[in-house]
Amino acid sequence: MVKKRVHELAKELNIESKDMLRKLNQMGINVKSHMSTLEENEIVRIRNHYQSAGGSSKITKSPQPKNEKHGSLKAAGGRDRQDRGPGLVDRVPDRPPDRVFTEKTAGNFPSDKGRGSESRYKKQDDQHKNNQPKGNQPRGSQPRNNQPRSNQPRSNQPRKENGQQGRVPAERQHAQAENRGMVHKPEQNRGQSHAFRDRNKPGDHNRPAGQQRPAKPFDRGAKKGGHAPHTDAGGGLAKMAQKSMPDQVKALEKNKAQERSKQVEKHTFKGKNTKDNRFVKDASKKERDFRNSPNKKFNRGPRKKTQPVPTVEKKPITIGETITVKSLAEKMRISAGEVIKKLMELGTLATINQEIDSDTATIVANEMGFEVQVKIELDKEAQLMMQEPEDDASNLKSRPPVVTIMGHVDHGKTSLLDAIRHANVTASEAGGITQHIGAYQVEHKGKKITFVDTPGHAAFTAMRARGAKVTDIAILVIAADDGVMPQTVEAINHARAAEVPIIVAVNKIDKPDADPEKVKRELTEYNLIPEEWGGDTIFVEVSAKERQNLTDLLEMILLVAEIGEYKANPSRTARGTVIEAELDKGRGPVATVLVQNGTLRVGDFIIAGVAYGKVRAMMDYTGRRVNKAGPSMPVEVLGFSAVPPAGELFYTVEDEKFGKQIIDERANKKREEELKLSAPKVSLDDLFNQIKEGQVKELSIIIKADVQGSVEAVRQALEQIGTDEVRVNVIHGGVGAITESDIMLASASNAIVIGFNVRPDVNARNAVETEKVDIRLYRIIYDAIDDIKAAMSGLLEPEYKEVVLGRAEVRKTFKVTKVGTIAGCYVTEGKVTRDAGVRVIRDGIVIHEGHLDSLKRFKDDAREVMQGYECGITVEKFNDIREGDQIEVYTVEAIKRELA
Ligand SMILES: Nc1nc2c(ncn2[C@@H]2O[C@H](COP(=O)(O)OP(=O)(O)OP(=O)(O)O)[C@@H](O)[C@H]2O)c(=O)[nH]1
Repeated sequence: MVKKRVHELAKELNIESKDMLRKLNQMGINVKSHMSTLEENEIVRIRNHYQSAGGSSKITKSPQPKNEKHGSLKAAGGRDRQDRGPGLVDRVPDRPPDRVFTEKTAGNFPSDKGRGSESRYKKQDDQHKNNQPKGNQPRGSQPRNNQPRSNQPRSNQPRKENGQQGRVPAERQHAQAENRGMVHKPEQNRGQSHAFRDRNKPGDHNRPAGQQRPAKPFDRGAKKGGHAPHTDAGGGLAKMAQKSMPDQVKALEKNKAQERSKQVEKHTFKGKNTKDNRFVKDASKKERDFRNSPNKKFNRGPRKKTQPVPTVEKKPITIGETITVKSLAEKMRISAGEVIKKLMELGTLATINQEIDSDTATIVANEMGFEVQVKIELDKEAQLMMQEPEDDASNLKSRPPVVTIMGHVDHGKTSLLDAIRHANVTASEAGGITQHIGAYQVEHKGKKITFVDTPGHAAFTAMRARGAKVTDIAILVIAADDGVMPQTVEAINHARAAEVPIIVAVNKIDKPDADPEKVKRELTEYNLIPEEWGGDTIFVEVSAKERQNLTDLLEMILLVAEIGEYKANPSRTARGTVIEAELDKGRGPVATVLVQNGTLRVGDFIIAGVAYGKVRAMMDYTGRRVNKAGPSMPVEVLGFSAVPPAGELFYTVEDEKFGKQIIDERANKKREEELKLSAPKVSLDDLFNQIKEGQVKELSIIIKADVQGSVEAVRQALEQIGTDEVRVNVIHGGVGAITESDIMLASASNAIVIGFNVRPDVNARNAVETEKVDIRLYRIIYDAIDDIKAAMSGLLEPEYKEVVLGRAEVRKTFKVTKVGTIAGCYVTEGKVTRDAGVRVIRDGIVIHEGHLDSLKRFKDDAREVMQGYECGITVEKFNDIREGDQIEVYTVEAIKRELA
């Protein structure tokens, strides 16, 4: 009998790998993951176990004792508390955005469930933190078993669902949701996670007790109480929603303040017939009775009778966050002149069409006897976010993983994609014509996998720059005859930045000079260590050309997906990301979209960026017309009004009018942004101002050079010049020309690119134009370091220093009507310049400080007069100038602070 890997044996026995792992651990067989090798005697033991238990299906079905369930939860992650080596589970990505958690009813769980899940994920988190390179030497465990794998066909019996699947520890869910800023918590905690809800919560510290719950729109989500969080397949949503929040919160505060003042007023001006007044009357009656009572102990004598203050009924008006003087006057039905007058009394000068803020308007209106209600209209985008349905955990269904293939040029990305697609097409859709739509699906063992087939690293950069995250798993293709190359490193950095698990496909193993072991050794430097060396990275050796081990690769993808538990809610309105789009002569704008949540249907009203439209028709990747597309399904959509940019998030909206309003609002915002966008992103020239505005204290840099030595030298030098105030973060370094991918990474990460003896290629140059990324090219490393130092000095507050430019002596004065006193001077030192500041010094005492008014040489105006020359000077707002006075000319300069 031969040795086997856990997943092979699991396959043979027709049980889930994770169940097998659990059982092995229970049996004391020490295995780390599904890739671990089992010895012959162990195989016999486990076979006997399953046979004696009456067949695999029974085993997987059999009820488990409580602690076993607990164990299986751990095993689902591939690790037990005691036996926790590096394993696949540690690569499992952060829970995909569209996954949510809702506590299952207590009856379904053993009592220690919570603790079990907590410990499992806590461990994972710890392991993530500790997942540092363990040295370049492969860790010595068993060498890889090169014996052929078992080809035993897998039983066709359907796999038993693991009862634990779908259970997700709350702590992890919450932590991840919080990280993405899309927190929705189980009912009892819900309010605490959301700025709006926080404020709306009864008993909230921010609202006085008894105050009304303001601003309905914010309650939307909360009303659907008990629902699980809505999914966040595109991280941008959360950001958008968060962006719009502070204003709304301010508005609420404003309303609350008004409510408060209203309450105060109600008590101050007590109306005749109001309840409050009755209460006051009663109170004063009681007070009188008390004073007149025989018990005079506390009676301090007759008091002045308080006269009830007449009620001033204020007429209500409603305004927005700002209002023009004219509109305010119209609302109060008085002339604009009166409003302007009132504003002037309050010290504000405003014209009839000028906008004033709601605070000023409130004061004016109150003065004029009006009660102001400020109503802040939620912008349409915020309303759209509010309308996003929340997904109940019970509606979440598994969805296919979305995979992107990355790697160095010519390492076989396209060949691998084609091989997978072709194999699949011929297998399942004989005769079907595949067409390129930027993404496609394959089916393996009844499970679908979506491949995003975008050139370069667009799936990670262009999309990430727009806040979209489409990829669940990255396949890193490396040619076995070539090894790790610059773009391989780039791909690793991209995948890591996007926080997705990496599966390494060592390609071209058919070649005679293929050396997969070398690839593995090289990758250890980048902390991608194969499982057989004690690491947690899946390596699959493939040949795209010979179509070797492609099914192994697909299986590994499914395995990672199984552990990643990617889910979405197919029974809701669709949203997702535009993968590609173009203008087709015959069909108009055609967009390939990836549905990330919900189901997209023909006839849906869809919006993406500033493009909108009714879905006229949809085609899948084979070109077949489809009426609907569920989660993770890529489809070509016809019906858009314009070509939406790749990476744009799309939504379906039920109300067409509302959809168009959003588009209008976006178009306006886009125009405004375009005006602002003439400035580059981070730029060395303007680094100080940019960082001051954005409160950023980190300078991200991408280094490209002709040789690796330069990259390292610059990286080290730059990382040393950071200070407490400014940190330098080299996010990527590589050898070769500056590519489009570098620019996109810089754009997505707001970094600058510096190059040594390299130039940007054509695509990079074009990308620089559109992405507004700052590129700096140098021949000498020291120049770069000096430049960066200088720019970073700008990050530090400048100091101001006075610089004396020169001195002049007043030799004669002339009085000229309408001009004043002209001082005939002789420049004794330096120079006198026209725009400088001056001091008039008499007997060593400064008698005036101000500015030069005019500077003349004979009758002509002069910009500057040098030492040894005569000139005529008048000083602004100063005529008491006399013969013998000294005029000191100075300027104030900002001195940039240098880094130590
Ligand atoms: N022998 C062998 N050749 C392969 C294999 N896979 C790809 N190739 C060859 O390698 C070359 C590059 O393959 P591509 O698929 O174009 O590589 P790529 O990474 O997509 O290249 P770019 O799109 O230029 O980045 C082609 O000539 C392929 O035929 C393989 O498994 N074995």
